[in-house]
Amino acid sequence: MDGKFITFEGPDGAGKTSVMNQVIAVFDQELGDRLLVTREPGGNKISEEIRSVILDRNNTEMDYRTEALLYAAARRQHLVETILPALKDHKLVLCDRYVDSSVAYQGAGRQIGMSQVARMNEFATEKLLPFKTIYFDIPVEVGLERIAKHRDSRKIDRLDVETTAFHKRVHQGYMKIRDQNADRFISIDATQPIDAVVNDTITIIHQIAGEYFKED
Ligand SMILES: Nc1ncnc2c1ncn2[C@@H]1O[C@H](COP(=O)(O)OP(=O)(O)OP(=O)(O)O)[C@@H](O)[C@H]1O
Ligand SMILES: Cc1cn([C@H]2C[C@H](O)[C@@H](COP(=O)(O)O)O2)c(=O)[nH]c1=O
Repeated sequence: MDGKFITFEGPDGAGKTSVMNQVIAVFDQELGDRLLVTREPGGNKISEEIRSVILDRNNTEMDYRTEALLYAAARRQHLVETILPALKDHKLVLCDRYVDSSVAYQGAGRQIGMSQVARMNEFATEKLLPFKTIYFDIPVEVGLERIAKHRDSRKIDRLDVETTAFHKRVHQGYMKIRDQNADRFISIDATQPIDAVVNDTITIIHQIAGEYFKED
């Protein structure tokens, strides 16, 4: 695989999407079509349709394993249709969430079991992991406060309205994944003002994907 695959992970409200939007604005000029910015669940028509089903707040009856399978199905389609072709095309791929989210949210948050969810996702991803994962480190309460504060301008989904206990289990799950993947994870202090988080993110991407920013 010739491109470089980098993921953004963290609890709800950590600021990943806001930071990514600002990072795109900077990198778009430098990289043009050598950059793909995408997200999970989503990133193409089928996966975005699956996203709507998963995140629809009216789908209160959804079983936890169904939820885990839907995330994995969206991921499979996203990988095959969107991520792999971009990597084949030597692109830098920045993806908002990937398999670590399933292991943290469904494995730990929903208490299905982290290893079970990881194994199920190996089927979906054929064990493809990111080159590096930028982890937006923030206490659960701060992330949830941000979401509550911006309730009017931000769509609240089925996962956002979960209990604090659920979000704390997700956070503990992430801490485990980070410890077990210390060579892949790079943490950013996401409690800083947004400009500082954006700067840290840009610095890290320059360090880990420096070849994309060299003059030809
Ligand atoms: N560094 C920051 N300081 C204060 N507020 C922030 C910061 N970063 C983002 N926010 C605000 O917090 C809210 C959540 O941010 P954002 O949607 O980017 O987080 P996220 O990590 O993508 O969350 P989710 O995964 O739940 O979608 C937004 O309303 C955003 O304006
Ligand atoms: C990929 C993935 C995501 N989730 C959760 C995490 C968030 O609460 C939502 C996605 O919304 P975002 O605003 O785009 O972050 O879904 C999950 O539970 N499992 C997953 O695999």
